Amino acid sequence: MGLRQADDVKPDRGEIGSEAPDGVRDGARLAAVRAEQAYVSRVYERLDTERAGAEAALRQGPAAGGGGAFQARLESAVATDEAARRLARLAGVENGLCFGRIDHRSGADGPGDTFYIGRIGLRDEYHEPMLIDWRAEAARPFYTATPGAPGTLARRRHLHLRHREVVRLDDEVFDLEGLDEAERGGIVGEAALLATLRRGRTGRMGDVVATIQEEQDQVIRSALQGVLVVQGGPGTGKTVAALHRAAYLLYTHRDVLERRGVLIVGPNATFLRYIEQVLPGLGETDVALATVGELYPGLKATAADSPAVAVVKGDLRMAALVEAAVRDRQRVPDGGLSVESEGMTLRVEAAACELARDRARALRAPHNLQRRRFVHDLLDALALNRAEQFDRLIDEPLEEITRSGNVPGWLQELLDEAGESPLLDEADLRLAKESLWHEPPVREAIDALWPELTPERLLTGLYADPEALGRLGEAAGLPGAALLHRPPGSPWTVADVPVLDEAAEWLGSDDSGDRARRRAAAARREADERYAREVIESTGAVTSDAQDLAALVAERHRDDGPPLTTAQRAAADREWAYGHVIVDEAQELSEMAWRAVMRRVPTRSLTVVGDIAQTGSAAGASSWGRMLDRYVPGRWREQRLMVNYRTPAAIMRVAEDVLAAVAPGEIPPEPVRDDGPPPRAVAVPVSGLPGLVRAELAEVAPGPAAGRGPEEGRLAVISSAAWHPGVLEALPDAAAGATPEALDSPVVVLTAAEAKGLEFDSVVVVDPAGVLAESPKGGQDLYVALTRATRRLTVVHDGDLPDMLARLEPGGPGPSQA
Ligand SMILES: Nc1ncnc2c1ncn2[C@@H]1O[C@H](COP(=O)(O)OP(=O)(O)OP(=O)(O)O)[C@@H](O)[C@H]1O
Repeated sequence: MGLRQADDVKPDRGEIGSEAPDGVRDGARLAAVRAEQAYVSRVYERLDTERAGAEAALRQGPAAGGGGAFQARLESAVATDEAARRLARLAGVENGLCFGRIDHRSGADGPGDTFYIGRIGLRDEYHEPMLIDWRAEAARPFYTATPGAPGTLARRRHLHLRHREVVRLDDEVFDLEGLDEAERGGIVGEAALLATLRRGRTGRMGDVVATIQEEQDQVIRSALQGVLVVQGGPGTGKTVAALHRAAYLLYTHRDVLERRGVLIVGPNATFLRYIEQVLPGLGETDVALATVGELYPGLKATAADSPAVAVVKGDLRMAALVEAAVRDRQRVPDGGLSVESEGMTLRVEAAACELARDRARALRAPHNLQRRRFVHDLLDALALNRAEQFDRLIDEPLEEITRSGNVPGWLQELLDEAGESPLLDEADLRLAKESLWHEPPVREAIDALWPELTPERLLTGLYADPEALGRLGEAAGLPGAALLHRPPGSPWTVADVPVLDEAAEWLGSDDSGDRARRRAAAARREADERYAREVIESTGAVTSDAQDLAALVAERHRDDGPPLTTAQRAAADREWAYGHVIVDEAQELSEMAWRAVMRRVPTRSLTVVGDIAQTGSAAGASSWGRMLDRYVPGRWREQRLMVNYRTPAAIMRVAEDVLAAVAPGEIPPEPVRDDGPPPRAVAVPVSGLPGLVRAELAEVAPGPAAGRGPEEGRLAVISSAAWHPGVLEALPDAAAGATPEALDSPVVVLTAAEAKGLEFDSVVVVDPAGVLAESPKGGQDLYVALTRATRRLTVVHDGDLPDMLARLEPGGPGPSQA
């Protein structure tokens, strides 16, 4: 691939020839750095001015005032809101604010344009662009120009800053005649790219905005609409590209996406913590992040099921089981309904109960809404039965009087009247139903037939009832439903969340009270909006924005609590429809999890990021089509990433052997890095781990004395479940498991599943044979574990090394040569 080392400033063809004497070159380099420093300082000054402006606007807050100043208040409220957003954006972009510059070729009509590229766009006091947002069309050549296809670019320059100081420049001059074929096909910005890749890991993913590669650029700027699958091997930058895509989409479709929100679904809380700083660094702060275990509001499920149970819960037929379980709670009593009420036994025949159930089911509504109809019908029947029984009570004495022939005139009149009118008129019926509904035995009897259910109650009851699981599992055609049996009160697992979500769909909630309140609020809001529009239109100002402004003001009126961001509002609302959803490590999602995700994005605007070769979950995907065709048959597009930016070539060769053995046919990505010592295998018992880990850590986290940042250098011990307790005991100071804090520790002990998506300078894989044997899909977990390393890999084993790892160098417990 012909990678070059990071050079300091390379002379621009037009400035100085390559054969210029050193002194002249140094002088030119210094002058170039000084010139760039002057520009960068101005850009930072501008950033400070903008921050001060936004802060002042925010401190001032929306202007108060009477109704007459409505428009002013309206505009002021909008300005305050914008100031808050702008400030949040400006706060995140301090580091590396300006990282690039492009010079277009000069033409007949003068010199070509020069643009500086940065994390956000900035204009000077005369409104002239100073810094172009990396997502703007004008910035695109910075990412796409190659020596073979430079477009109109004469030069691309990377600016490396430390705080606000320019410390180095990397230039690429696009001189077609002077470049050979091999270099033409190479990746862009190689010097800057390699410098970035060699940095020690800090436990947090950083953005790569200065070194985005062309294949990644295509992912980032792909259209918002439809489903884009980004398939790529380990370390190909899928995650990082997906995050830049989120920032790009928010920039290009801000109107839609700021209102509807963007959701990023990741595999676990550690992973979300790992990536959480990337978007703020790109100027985007309002994106919702969630694991599958958090998709159901109010729950943060982290517990895992055994693979066998996870497979059943993830099976699409689980939806049929939930439906059957809901219907099973809509019952008709054998022999009809009998309820004690005020000394009377009220009866509704089985046929009438059945009719009530069928009428309720005929409504196209979820269970809890259908229940309203069922309750009404049964109360009708009970009220009628009570009236009939009362009627019969007085029938006998009346018949006797009639038979005697001495019916008084007033009684005859009453009897005639009653004969023509129904037993209960509308008002009687309403009163009778109301009084019945307040009798506990009546309510209990109806609740037993058609209870109001929450998803939690439904599933707790179902899982605790082996008979129902067997019967309903069979009806749903779901083998293994019996495995779901567990006692009430067990913790909710991640695989339960899509099932709860499914149940919520079937159950719905009887939110008639809420809906009435919402209707009233909507009416108030509409009136507000109408008024706002009239005011703005009558004054002739900002007519085009009138509706937006009015909507914003109305939104403010809506609730009294603190104003929530879109991401916060969306996360709290199970029925929220996002504008775009990004699913990372998407190969791990079960069929049921896909249903839950798809519900959140009815427009099917999704980015699906993953690697089928890394599927670890037994319920995960074996192909994208199998998961996606159900929702967008044949309509998803796939982009493949083929270059591995993480794992050095020597480590990758070992991983490739594993891949060939466990998933023949899957093509591994091509590594860009060729540094680091050869990976090795060490035969030591667990007691040897502390010494090995200490030595490895000294290699990757030598601290400031060795020119590394104090926070740089991370090591992970990835172990089989069988060895896990022993490893934890041997390394008491290490962080353990997939907790968000785990990444702050220099050493963390993880399982292969927990390590998914993460990376570390040094990786120690413990008990590879165990990892292989435990891997539910047949070995992919070992491939995942080996490919987490950015520099060093050590495999620790206690018995024979699996054949597929034969390429590892045998070594002692100390560090290998660096
Ligand atoms: N264009 C780039 N410039 C600099 N670094 C990059 C670039 N692309 C990827 N990287 C780095 O490569 C590493 C791997 O990226 P990332 O985690 O996004 O890969 P992935 O495809 O999601 O991997 P996996 O499937 O193994 O989780 C990260 O450190 C990332 O910052």
